[in-house]
Amino acid sequence: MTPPEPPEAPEAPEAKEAPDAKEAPEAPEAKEAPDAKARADGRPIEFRGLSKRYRDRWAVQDLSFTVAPGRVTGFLGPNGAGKTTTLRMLLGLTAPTSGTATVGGRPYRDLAQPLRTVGAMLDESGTHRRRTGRDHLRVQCAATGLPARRADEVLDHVGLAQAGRRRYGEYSLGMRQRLNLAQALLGDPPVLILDEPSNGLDPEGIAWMRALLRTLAAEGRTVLVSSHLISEVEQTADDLVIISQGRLVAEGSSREIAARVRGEARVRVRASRPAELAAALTSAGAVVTRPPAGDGLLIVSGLGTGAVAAAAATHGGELYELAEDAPDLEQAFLRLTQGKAEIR
Ligand SMILES: Nc1ncnc2c1ncn2[C@@H]1O[C@H](COP(=O)(O)OP(=O)(O)OP(=O)(O)O)[C@@H](O)[C@H]1O
Repeated sequence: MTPPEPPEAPEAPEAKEAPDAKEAPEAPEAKEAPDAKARADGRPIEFRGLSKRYRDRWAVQDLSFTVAPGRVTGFLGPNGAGKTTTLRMLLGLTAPTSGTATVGGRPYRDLAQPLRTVGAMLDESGTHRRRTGRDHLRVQCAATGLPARRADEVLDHVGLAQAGRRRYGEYSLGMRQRLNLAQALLGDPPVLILDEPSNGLDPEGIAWMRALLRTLAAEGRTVLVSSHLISEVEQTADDLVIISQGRLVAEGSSREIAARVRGEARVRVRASRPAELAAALTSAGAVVTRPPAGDGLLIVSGLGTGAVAAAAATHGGELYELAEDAPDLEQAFLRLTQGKAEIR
């Protein structure tokens, strides 16, 4: 569902080149504060048949999904799956080979106020090492027509109120991530796109980031956050979209997808009549493998322990072993993405 297009505030000038800030730049004072109403304006992000080919290989292939406002959506895939390429196409930084990526129905380049509509945190801030974090943000404010005080507000928001006065070159990776996030929040945008935002954060920072993402979504914003670890976004995200080798593998609610991934768990069962049990399990829809030196051991996928126990009680004779061969969530996620089966 596409919400009605909100009335656009008067266009703020967006300088192509940010002015250089040797001193703390004096941004033109508040042409207008970020629009508080923007909070309710989270707009859907839509990818339709999006593809990107680099020379001899497809980085992204025929990707279609929608990211809903008011929710955190986890965009997941192993390294090299095509997440960054997809986000770069959404932000107009890379041209698609075919297909579209839109925010509120418009390509990024057609947004009236892109920097106030979409806040992006990609791993390429282009920050000068000798410039303080605060000055970096003040330059962005000047370039975007935002009041200079907005830099201090977002620094405070991301826990860099003090560190903002230190040079960027002295920042830890976690501090850089926080500054990137501050930059994304600068225009109080209704849409946030964050590429691996937890990289470099310590456990406390990760917990803080998760809480912040939840708050941003609760305010009605559209929050798309990429990760290569399902455990990192499972708790935070309402929805998950999983890609592998540039293609969609799964999408749905976080709970449903995590259960599906966990459902990759297999059951180990050993009984005195393995052949009969294997036949019964297979006819019940399970996939059964029998390791050569397994002493009657069957590895069953597609059925839970309860169903396997019931089959064993009827067909297996004496039961010697029954256990869930529970993979860790990341292993199951990797198995799913390696399989590349489309399980929408
Ligand atoms: N500019 C480029 N030229 C050629 N190939 C590229 C380019 N950018 C990305 N690729 C290739 O496209 C594929 C997808 O890369 P991408 O960076 O989008 O994946 P990713 O899911 O973001 O991975 P990671 O988590 O490692 O950043 C990879 O095979 C990568 O090598």
